[in-house]
Amino acid sequence: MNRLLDGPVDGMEKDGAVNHTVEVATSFHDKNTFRPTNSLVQPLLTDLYQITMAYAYWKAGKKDSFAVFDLFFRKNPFDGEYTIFAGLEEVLRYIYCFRFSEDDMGYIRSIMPAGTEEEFFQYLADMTTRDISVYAVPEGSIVFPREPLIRVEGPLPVAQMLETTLLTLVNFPSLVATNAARIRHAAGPSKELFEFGLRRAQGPDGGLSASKYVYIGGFDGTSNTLAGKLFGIPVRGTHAHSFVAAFTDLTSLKNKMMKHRKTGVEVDFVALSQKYRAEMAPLFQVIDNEIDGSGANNGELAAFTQYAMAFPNGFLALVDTFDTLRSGLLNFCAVAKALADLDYKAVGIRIDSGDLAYLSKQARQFFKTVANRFGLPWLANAKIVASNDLKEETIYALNEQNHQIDSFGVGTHLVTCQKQPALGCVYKLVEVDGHPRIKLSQDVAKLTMPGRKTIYRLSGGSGNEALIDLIQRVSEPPPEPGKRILCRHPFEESKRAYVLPTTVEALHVLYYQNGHVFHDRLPSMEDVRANVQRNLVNLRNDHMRRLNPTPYKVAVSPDLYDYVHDLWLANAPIGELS
Ligand SMILES: Nc1ncnc2c1ncn2[C@@H]1O[C@H](COP(=O)(O)OP(=O)(O)OP(=O)(O)O)[C@@H](O)[C@H]1O
Ligand SMILES: O=P(O)(O)OC[C@H]1O[C@H](OP(=O)(O)OP(=O)(O)O)[C@H](O)[C@@H]1O
Ligand SMILES: O=C(O)c1cccnc1
Ligand SMILES: [Mg+2]
Repeated sequence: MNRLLDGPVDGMEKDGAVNHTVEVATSFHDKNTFRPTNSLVQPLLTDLYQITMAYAYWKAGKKDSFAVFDLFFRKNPFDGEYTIFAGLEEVLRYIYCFRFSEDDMGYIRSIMPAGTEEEFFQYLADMTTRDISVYAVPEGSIVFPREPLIRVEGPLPVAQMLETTLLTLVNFPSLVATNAARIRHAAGPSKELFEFGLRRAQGPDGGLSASKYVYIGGFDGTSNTLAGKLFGIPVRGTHAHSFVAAFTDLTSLKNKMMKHRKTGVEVDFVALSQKYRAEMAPLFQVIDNEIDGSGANNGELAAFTQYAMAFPNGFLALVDTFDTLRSGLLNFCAVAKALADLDYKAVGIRIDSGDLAYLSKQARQFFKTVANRFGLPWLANAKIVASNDLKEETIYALNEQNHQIDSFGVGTHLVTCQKQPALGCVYKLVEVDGHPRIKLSQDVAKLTMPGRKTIYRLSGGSGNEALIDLIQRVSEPPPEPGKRILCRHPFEESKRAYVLPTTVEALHVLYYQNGHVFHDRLPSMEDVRANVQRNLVNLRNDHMRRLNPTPYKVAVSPDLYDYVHDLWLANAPIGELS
């Protein structure tokens, strides 16, 4: 069943989609179905070195060492100053189901060197995540560089083994959700945003993941029907240029008759549309001296009549196949008027080439003129959808030109994240058997922060303006609202500030322990989506602006500062000059 941009389709109420959402939401908490959406997400979807390290850890007697790993990124994407954290639920599904199959073990045996000890294979075959704990910030949180988004604790070889898969499950979802949130910010809250990217995505998983996570990031729907089925995301669509090109003239149409919605009286819908086109043609001259309507294409009119007859409640026409101003708009309005005679309201148009701001303004003016002359007041507000290589910057440019677009269809740039195709999340060891671990780097930004840490978001005002995020050691008492607290820059000694928070939000939540997923702590996808927009409202505008946004402050407690710097000094070799 096709879905048009206005939602309800003939014979199928919008409720269809709503019911579907409920179905997905209930199975969400069902443990038997709590497995990765993509069956490729399995223990072997990893880098070889995770398996070779597991052997070496095992041989080194470290299989029961207790390790802590942090998953974090170092720089916000898209020249921005915020990131949406996404992918957590799939991470938990993966961890929950983690187990090498017999078949996997056969393959691992075949790639490990001859002489690998037999007991290791038994150890790997028995490996589970039962002793792993997962703390994370909630999916849909706004997050910043160096914050531990996920903290994994447990036996060293097992926690290590999760690295690659966790990164692949977080990096693209967070990147594409952020991309979507940025486009939402550019378009504003009242515009409809649809994802049209499947055909250009990096393969099937790239496409499906993009559909899911751009919805979380603030899009309203997708053209990807599998995403609709699996996740309950509203599916929407118009039609392609090929549909218009498939019709050559009006005379060869097999079906021209259509019934009035209420009376059932049948009319020649094609002839009616032709009649109105002739009557409307001169109106165009009122708007543009050069255009008299004589350039309207008959194949296009034929296509529009046939689409309107198939979807009389959802007629939305792609008007740029031949010429938006000389043909498409006129043909659309003629069919819209013929539909109105039969008691149906046309939905609108899609423009997919040319100057989208100019054409949308011309279209709106023409709609208003026709609406006035033909007594169709709703036509003045017919929906104008724009597509064609749209990206964040284009939408800002269109805003400056006072466009008249209601809905944007965004594909390539959104799903491929063309401006920045990867988010650099990393997964680093920060503690083993109670000893803090640090990775040194010439580049201060690449230092890891050792030890078990947690994050607090300190807000001011009435608690609705995020001031600063504070990373502390888990062992420290949490900051308290109304109590002044010293926050330090993690690496620059002179940068410090006292903060008096009105609210303190602990960002880390325990999601998995002893083989148990805390399902009641996992929000539905709709809730995650709503949280993203709510969280963004609490972020100051200067952190979100397009050009040179102000970095949001991520600080460390004095205790963590000393801990990091002592360890740093203790581990940095002292050079000798001679
Ligand atoms: N008013 C506008 N301001 C800024 N950018 C725009 C405006 N209108 C369209 N664009 C963008 O400009 C680009 C135009 O693409 P392109 O040069 O391929 O032309 P086209 O209209 O697609 O032509 P064609 O008819 O060959 O498909 C697209 O990326 C589109 O999103
Ligand atoms: O431009 P995007 O943001 O990727 O949005 C999706 C594009 O996909 C369709 O084009 P189609 O595949 O028919 O080819 P086209 O690019 O030649 O229009 C549609 O008409 C959009 O232009
Ligand atoms: O439904 C549409 O208009 C659509 C779907 C995919 C790609 N481009 C457009
Ligand atoms: Mg196109």
